Amino acid sequence: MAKKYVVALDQGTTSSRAIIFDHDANIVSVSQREFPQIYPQAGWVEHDPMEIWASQSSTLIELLARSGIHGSEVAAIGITNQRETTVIWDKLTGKPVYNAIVWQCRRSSHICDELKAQGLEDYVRETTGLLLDPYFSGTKIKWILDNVAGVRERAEKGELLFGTIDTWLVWKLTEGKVHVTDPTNASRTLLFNIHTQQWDSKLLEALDIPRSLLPDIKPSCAVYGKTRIAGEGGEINIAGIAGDQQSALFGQLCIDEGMAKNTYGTGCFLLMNTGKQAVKSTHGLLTTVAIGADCEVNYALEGAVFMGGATIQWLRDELGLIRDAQDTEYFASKVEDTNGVYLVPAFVGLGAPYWDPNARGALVGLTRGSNRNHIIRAALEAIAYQSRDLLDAMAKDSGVMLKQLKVDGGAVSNDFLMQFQADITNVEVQRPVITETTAMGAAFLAGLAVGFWSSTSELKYKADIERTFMPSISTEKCDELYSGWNAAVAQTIKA
Ligand SMILES: Nc1ncnc2c1ncn2[C@@H]1O[C@H](COP(=O)(O)OP(=O)(O)O)[C@@H](O)[C@H]1O
Ligand SMILES: O=P(O)(O)OC[C@H](O)CO
Repeated sequence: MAKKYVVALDQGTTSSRAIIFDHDANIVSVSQREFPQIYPQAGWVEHDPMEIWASQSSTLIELLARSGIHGSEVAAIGITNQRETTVIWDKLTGKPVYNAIVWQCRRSSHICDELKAQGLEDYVRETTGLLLDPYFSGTKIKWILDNVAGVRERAEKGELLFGTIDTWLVWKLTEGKVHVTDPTNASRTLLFNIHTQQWDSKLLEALDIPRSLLPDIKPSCAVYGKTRIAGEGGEINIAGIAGDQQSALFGQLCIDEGMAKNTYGTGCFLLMNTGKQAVKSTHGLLTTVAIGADCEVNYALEGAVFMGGATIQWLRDELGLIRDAQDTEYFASKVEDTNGVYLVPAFVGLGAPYWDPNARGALVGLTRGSNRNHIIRAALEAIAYQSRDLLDAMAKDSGVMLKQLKVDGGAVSNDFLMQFQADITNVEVQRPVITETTAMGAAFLAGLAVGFWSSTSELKYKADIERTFMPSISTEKCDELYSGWNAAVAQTIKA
């Protein structure tokens, strides 16, 4: 049958989604399933890899069944995933030896301290582009090897395999035939030399991780294998893998140097394509692998804000100030400003550019006249201020003063937030027509790998802008507001 569609599997932190795109890159159908979060102790986060597989495979089957599309009409399946989350499984039985340790989990911070004590910080920075933080996979792997009975012995005998979620899904989809990852995911493991594009022997040794655990590294745009899962007797190509933030960068067609996107989900992830140059940050950003115009390896600077949309969830769930995230726009617009109130949502410490795990949240500038609307407005503004912090760090590291910022993620439907972002950063904020850019990136990679699309230039028109938010406040006003934010942040760091 004629190949009319491409499917993207978007395996996120809280849900698994499958989306069908047609040749015009229109969304034909979406299927989504949430799965349980496991919190065994304070600061620990796990997922059951089998729940991930069950939720992801069922969305794929449901998607095709519901839309009446036969597997033989699908040119390829692309995969995009929550990054860093770590799975180890038995290569014969396919059974995980432990739950997946999620990117948010802080349990391996003592291993990071040990590596720092060994003087490895600079080496890690230079080689991997990352920091010694439990966020990344390497210390999570070591934790499993050291703490789950019998696992190190089995790993040393070559019986086990490691993967980030892309690798785990491809392994399951190919019924245990293919053990692979791509450079964007590899660049989040702490084990990957981003300059040579190889696993790094010195870091494997420092973390005592057997090389036999590691997947092969193939380009982000390639055919990795085939799956029979939804083919009804036939097989579908698995082609195209990217970590979700790099996939969104590619989906927004930020494929040239100096182009940037910010994703406003639970956290905020700002990435700027720096072309062939791996720019080393001196302002707390990460250097990571991205995907360029010909799908070749590019680099990006990345900054992460831990509490983005999650700040709004906190207003709703802990303070009960709103019933729904979208109500924030209405309440924030009822007041002219926050009346000097700032909310610094350092609830789990501060990420880039501060990297202060001990900072804690603060609500400052309260007066008798402060009301609910001011606090709600301050929460939305905090998302934009944190993103401005990242943009400033990026300008200092890259020398590029952005004029335009492409945005995506759940919170970009908030017009107040988008306008304030434009005001406080003095950049044009461009919201695309299709905000499913993460899935679109994986679909593009898969379609390009099998010739469904010929080149990224064929896709350019798909990055249509729905609305541009223009900066509208004076420089003086902007500076005054931002210096208030800096003063508020300084208080949380001191505390
Ligand atoms: N209209 C809105 N205004 C502000 N925040 C919003 C709005 N809609 C959703 N959000 C926030 O966006 C987040 C959901 O976005 P999403 O991209 O689905 O996140 P993730 O992929 O990280 O789960 C939630 O944290 C929610 O609070
Ligand atoms: O699943 P998301 O969208 O919260 O993204 C998680 C990031 O990839 C973590 O690095």
